[in-house]
Amino acid sequence: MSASLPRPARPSLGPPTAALPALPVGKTRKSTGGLPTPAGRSTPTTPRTGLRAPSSAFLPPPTSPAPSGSLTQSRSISGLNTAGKTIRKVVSINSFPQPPRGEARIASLPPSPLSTGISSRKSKTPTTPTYQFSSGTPSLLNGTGEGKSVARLIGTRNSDGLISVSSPPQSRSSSAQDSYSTSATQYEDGGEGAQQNGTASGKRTSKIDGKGNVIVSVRVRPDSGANERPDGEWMVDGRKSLIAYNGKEGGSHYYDNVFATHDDNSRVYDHIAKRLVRRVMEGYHGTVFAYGMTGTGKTFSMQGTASSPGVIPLAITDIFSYIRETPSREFLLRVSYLEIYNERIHDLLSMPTGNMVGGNQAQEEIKLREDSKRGVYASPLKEEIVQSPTQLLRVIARGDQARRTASTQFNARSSRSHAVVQIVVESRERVPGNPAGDNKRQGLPPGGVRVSTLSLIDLAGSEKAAETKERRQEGSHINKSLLTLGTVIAKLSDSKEKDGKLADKDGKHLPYRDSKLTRLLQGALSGNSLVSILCTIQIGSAGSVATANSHTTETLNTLKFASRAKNNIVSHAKRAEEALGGGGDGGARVLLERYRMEIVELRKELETQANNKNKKDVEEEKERDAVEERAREKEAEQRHEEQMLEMQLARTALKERIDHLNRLILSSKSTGVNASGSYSSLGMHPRYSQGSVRSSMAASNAGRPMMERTASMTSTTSTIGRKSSSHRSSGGVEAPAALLGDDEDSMGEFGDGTASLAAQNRALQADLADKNRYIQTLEKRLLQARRASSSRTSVGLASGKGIMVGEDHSVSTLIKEKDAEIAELRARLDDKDKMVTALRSAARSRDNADRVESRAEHRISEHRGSEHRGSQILDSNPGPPPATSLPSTSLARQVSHLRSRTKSVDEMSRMLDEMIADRVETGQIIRGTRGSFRVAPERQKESPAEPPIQLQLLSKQRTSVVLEQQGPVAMEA
Ligand SMILES: Nc1ncnc2c1ncn2[C@@H]1O[C@H](COP(=O)(O)OP(=O)(O)OP(=O)(O)O)[C@@H](O)[C@H]1O
Repeated sequence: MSASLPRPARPSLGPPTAALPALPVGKTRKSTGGLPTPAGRSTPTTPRTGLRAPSSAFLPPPTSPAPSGSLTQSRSISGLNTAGKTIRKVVSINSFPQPPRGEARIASLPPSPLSTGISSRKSKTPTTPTYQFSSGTPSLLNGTGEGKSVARLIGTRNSDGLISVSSPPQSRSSSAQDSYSTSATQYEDGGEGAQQNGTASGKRTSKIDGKGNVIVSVRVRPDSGANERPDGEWMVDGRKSLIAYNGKEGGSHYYDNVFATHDDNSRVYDHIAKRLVRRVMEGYHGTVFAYGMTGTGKTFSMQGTASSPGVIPLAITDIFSYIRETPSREFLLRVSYLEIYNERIHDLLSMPTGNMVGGNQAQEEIKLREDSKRGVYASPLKEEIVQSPTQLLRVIARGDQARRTASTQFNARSSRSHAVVQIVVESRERVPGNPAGDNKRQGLPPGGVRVSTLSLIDLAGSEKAAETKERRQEGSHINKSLLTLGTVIAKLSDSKEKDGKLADKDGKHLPYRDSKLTRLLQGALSGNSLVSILCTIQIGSAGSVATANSHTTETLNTLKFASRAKNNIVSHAKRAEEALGGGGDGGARVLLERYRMEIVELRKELETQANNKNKKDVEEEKERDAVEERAREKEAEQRHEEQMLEMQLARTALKERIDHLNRLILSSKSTGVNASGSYSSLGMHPRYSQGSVRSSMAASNAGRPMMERTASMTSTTSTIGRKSSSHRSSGGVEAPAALLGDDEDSMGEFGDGTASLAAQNRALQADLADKNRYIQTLEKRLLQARRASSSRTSVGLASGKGIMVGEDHSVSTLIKEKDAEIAELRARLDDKDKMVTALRSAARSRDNADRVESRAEHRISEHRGSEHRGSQILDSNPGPPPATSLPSTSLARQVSHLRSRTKSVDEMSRMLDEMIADRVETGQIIRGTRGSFRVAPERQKESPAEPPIQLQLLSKQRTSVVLEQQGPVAMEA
């Protein structure tokens, strides 16, 4: 619907140049001296310095209520109806609390287009309109409807009978610093108007305090029906904030704001909520709610559309603008969103989105609780912390999705519940120099945290008719709660009237508990909060199936509700106390401080963790390095050991070779090498023949030096025996001297048989030691080979590429070979031991014999010439000694000694024979066909640990001994 009055274009900064059409002045108007001109009430003289720079003429004393006498300085509209009653509207200079910092606050005003819009609108107030009140019109809603004065704007009436006047711009812009409780609107109508509003003019002044904190506005929704024709009974004057009904039970209603059909959401927000939102940011509680019949634009006003955002999104924008513009404080915002549907509270932020009409959600029941500090609150209720307008809008949009709506006769998407958005604002002064609040105590300013709440409520619409049972049930709950709200508001006034004092508003006598809505609004209605009520109406019943009469009745009821609210609700809102988060329920709520402390704690923890991690990393790295180093060292050590072992092996092998060669040389010197190259280690003694020992070095398969030794005893004829026979062939009987000489030659440096035996002993022992060393070496090699084999096996297994069978096989073969070799060597060792033992005993026997023999020989040599040596030798053979001479007797004795020595050798031989025979008997050895012996196979199996006896060697030794024995015997013969 278009305004009939020419309105200045919004961007215009100056007053309109063209004068508005003159208004016809009514009789009553004349009788009262006329209405004050708009210039007198507002803008032409108002400086354009911004929102907080009102004309000083509008500033009442900060703490005292505006006296009636001073009202002429305020915006006032006085009229006198036909009954002589004066209707006087006094616009509060300070409809909402002002910021304490005066100009500083002005400077910090957000550069919101909303605020500048206010300024610009303020400056473009039209010039004086002419008002004319119809004579004889009853004051306001006196119910008579006839002869009542209805303000009309003559000459600006629309063709459809409605008068649409722009709301007076910046009607609440005037403010006084630090004055928070002046009246917004004051009526001086001691007659009907006063009665209808339940207000006595005489007591009006006593109610001025606190009323300025309550704003009641009415918004008229444009009709949608094309054929809707207003009947001309309604008049809406936005400039005067007046709605008048000229019909039955009609009257004039003044409010803080009246928005005509063409007023958009931005304008509505500016006038009903902008300042309130700022006060909330400063620490006051604030409540804005929309009340009205279904389909009249409550949701449209609160939420708006994408192109025309409503109160909620604009408030959110302003909240964040304020935060941006206030660097001296830090803020924390949390939001909750609930609905009261069929007298049950639902958390819209905890519900799945979608239209849940009639649905049963398994949600924990939310109850209303009361706390001395928090007042009445719903619990448990999800609160989301938001950090940006977008995030906050998203949260609310999510709640909207979950809100119950349904199609009704009046509204295709009617809200079937009361929806309450609550934004809790926590703020705290920043400490200069410590913006991060690193230290717990340092981060806390002395004042602590201030908590305030902004409640934005979109009530469900009242309705008379409902088609379905469900709608009827919803409707009955809605209507009941709205009725209770109306009753409470009405009784607010009653209560005050009855007790006569403002303080008596503790709720005891008021039916707050009759509905969840009133219980939730208890704090706001009882004066703890700044309140702004937007009542929406639709003039005309276009688009409605309700009859025009019933529609009008509903509209009038809404207007009555608005009037009651305006007159009865008194707010003494105070800035919320700053709470220290030390404890208590209030403290526990202060999330800002808790989060700050948590942040500090977490930061510390993070730092500690980071330090620990660094330390741990360093330690781990060190440990890793140490382990690697140890592994490297171990590896190097192993390598070194292996190298040393190899070197040792090589050295041992070389040494053995050298020793062996040395022995060979010595043996060659001492014993002489026989024709076949064999030598007798026992050849020093004429009666012993010795098996030759052949040592050789051979390289192993692996290319490592391996000692391969074979020992064989070859049956050789004693050199002595051969020499003896040669002697015999040459001279029949060899002289003992020749024999001795030969012996000496053959014995080399040993010189005598004793020395020879000792040398043999030493040689054997050296050989034994060599063999021991060799065995040890072999054992070491064996161990090493086994270790290498197992590691190679494990590596082969671990690599998963198959086991290196071939290599292992060769290793195992090698091990077996080595085992066999060791066993053989052990056996040889044993044999050597035995031989050494036998030789030792033989050596002892022979020593005795030699001593005697040498003495005998000496004597014989004295008695006989050198030419008879051979015969002496013959004589020295056993036989009957010559009885004629003394030396012959002595010689005979010596010969007997020689015989005994031979006997001892025989004994040794016999001992060996017995040993062999014994073993043959016990089955340990088997006699071969050629006189050789071998170990019984089963015996080997039974006692593998028992060293095998080199029977062949023993046998050959024995044969050799026997052969040597035969020599002297033959000579004897
Ligand atoms: N001032 C307005 N300008 C244009 N359209 C409006 C205005 N107010 C309301 N409407 C439209 O009227 C319809 C009903 O409005 P809305 O849903 O806001 O009513 P309501 O009072 O919230 O109803 P209910 O109580 O059933 O939820 C919507 O389509 C809305 O766009």
